[in-house]
Amino acid sequence: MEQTFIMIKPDGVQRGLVGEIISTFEKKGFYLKGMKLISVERPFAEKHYEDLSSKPFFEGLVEYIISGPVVAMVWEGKNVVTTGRKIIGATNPSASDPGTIRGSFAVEIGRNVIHGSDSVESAKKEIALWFPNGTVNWQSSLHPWIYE
Ligand SMILES: Nc1ncnc2c1ncn2[C@@H]1O[C@H](COP(=O)(O)OP(=O)(O)OP(=O)(O)O)[C@@H](O)[C@H]1O
Repeated sequence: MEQTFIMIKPDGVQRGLVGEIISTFEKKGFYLKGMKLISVERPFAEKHYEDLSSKPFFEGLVEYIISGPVVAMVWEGKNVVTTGRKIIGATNPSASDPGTIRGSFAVEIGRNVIHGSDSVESAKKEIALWFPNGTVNWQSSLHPWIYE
């Protein structure tokens, strides 16, 4: 089944939003397949955001990501990449719909609490980068109650 990479950024960890964010994805019916609390070094953050390296905010973005621990996760489910992005909300919290994670918990684009892969292809790349030893293979006993 489809997987996505979700990262709770340092502000989300500092602000005590980890439990609420995990709970949102769990209650939706997605399955947690990998998770770690990790502080990343500058070269690793630069690699994760390499597609944005020419942007004027790149330096600030890297500083933000290395400013404290993040929670790196792999979530699995039908259409989890697209649905995950909807749950997260628009990049700029001013434009994020109420009820989304950014719409509920963030104010500024440079402190927007959470990252989610923007395509299945990016998800595969990001999961390989953050979980080089693979994820956890388990099946939820709730599966038949979530999927037809
Ligand atoms: N104009 C900006 N000023 C400051 N930070 C920005 C700006 N645009 C984007 N960012 C930061 O860079 C991150 C990556 O930008 P991107 O355009 O890939 O958005 P996104 O895909 O919604 O976010 P993410 O990759 O974190 O899920 C944003 O989440 C935000 O933290």
